[in-house]
Amino acid sequence: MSTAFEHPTYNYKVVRQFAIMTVVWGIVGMFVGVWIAAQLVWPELNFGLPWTSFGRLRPLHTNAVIFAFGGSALFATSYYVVQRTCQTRLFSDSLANFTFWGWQAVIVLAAITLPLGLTSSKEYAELEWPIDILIAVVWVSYAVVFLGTIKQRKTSHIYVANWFYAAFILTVAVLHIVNSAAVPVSLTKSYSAYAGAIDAMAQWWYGHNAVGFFLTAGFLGMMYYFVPKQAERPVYSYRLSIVHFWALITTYMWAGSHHLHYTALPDWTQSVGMIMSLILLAPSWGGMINGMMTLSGAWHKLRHDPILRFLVVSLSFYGMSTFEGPMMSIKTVNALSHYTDWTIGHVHAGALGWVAMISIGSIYHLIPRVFNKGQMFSTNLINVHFWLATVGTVLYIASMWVNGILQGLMWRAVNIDGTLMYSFVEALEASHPGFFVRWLGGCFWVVGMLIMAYNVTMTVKSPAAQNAVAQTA
Ligand code: HEM
Ligand code: HEM
Ligand SMILES: [Cu+2]
Repeated sequence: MSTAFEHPTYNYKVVRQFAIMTVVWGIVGMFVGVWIAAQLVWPELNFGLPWTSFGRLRPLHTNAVIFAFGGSALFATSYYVVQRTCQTRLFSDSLANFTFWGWQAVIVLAAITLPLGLTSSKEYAELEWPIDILIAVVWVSYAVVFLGTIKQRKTSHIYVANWFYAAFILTVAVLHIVNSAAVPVSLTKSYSAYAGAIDAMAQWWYGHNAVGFFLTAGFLGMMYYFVPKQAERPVYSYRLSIVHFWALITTYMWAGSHHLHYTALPDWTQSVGMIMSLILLAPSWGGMINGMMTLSGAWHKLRHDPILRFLVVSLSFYGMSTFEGPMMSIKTVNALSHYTDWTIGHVHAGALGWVAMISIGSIYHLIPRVFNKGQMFSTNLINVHFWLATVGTVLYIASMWVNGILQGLMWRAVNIDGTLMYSFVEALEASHPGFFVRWLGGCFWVVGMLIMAYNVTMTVKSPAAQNAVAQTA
């Protein structure tokens, strides 16, 4: 990019690349989400083809939004934050460049193999073993670049955002390598190294901590940098941030068995998962409050600043989903919610409300800075995007609450003689209006993302700012 801005000390190129791909993969992943949401309303949209069937597109959606969209946002912001808070350039430009192209290669391979039906069948770890090896190599390189940069920092302490990013990077390496252990039988087929209930436990130790570290710790890193920056206020309590960090990472690890209530897992392991989940409310809310209270004395800024709105509303959805999660982990509540759309609503309260919103706010903050522009092309369009995203999320989760409770109650309703009151299809028919509302909410989201793409394109094309270096220092 010839017009792109080179900061004299920092590597902004890789930040720009990942930031742009965040928008691109956001659109792709959410479009596939809207498509599968539409398939649940109008099943003909399967087109009768194996490659476009719900079962194959669903993992494409989850991989695209979590690893392509969320992953690119995490790479972009972590590389940006670590350089600025350590006041040093990335440890290695070529290794950073490798993480960009390597990660894009993983995403393209996922987009090819999943519709072909090649899958390990482990949720959120569907990719087959050759791609898993590539992921491991890219991820270890990421750890080297990130931790190497921290090691050569010019500041005396390590800013708390970097603690969260580092925990996310290290933990995901361990999770991925342990959970993906498999015996290959061909280039495209392998069997898990674990069997039976142990395999299930490994899978949900991984799946739950993917939520805790991929979808939470890294984004808390974003919170600790971008909320204070955008609000122009220091973090509410540095001490609380340290307590938050250690409490969160120690508790998260033990809660995974809440995904396996009433299964062949030993009963006591289910209870441990439930209790640890209830405890998890405290560090989650501690962190959320630390982010929110950073706005003390700056609340009025919300009136004019849609980027700050994105960041703050993401924190409220984070608080909401981390209240809901512990409730759903209570065995008797889970007996109702499990297998229903309630889980799907909970997922997207976290995924859309928290993960996507904080990423989008952070990307709007950093785009003008890494492209050397004064500000985003249009603040009004950011505001429009904010409202589309907020209304879209509310439509999504409200419809899934209604559907979830309705399904849970219909499935368990029995007649006096003990026979089931409703057939499965009757519960499915009753879910139809909710499916439609969820699809509508998804459309709001995709339109918002297209507006973001336009706004970002116009910003990148606009003339360079005059006081370039001064404003990025
Ligand atoms: C204190 C925090 C949280 C707790 C205790 C918690 C707890 C739970 C529980 C009990 C389930 C339902 C398990 C089932 O019945 O199958 C669940 C599902 C899920 N949660 Fe959370 N949750 C928390 C926060 C979050 C956040 C912030 C996100 C997203 C960013 C999230 C993403 C998910 C996902 C993706 C699933 C579905 C997993 C699957 O079955 O595929 N959770 N969570
Ligand atoms: C336009 C926005 C989106 C729409 C319309 C959408 C739609 C859907 C649909 C229809 C499903 C399948 C539900 C089912 O099987 O009943 C799903 C699953 C899922 N989506 Fe999304 N999604 C969107 C955005 C996102 C984002 C941004 C993320 C993550 C950052 C995400 C993460 C997930 C996950 C983890 C699951 C699997 C949940 C589970 O197994 O419990 N989605 N989504
Ligand atoms: Cu979990």
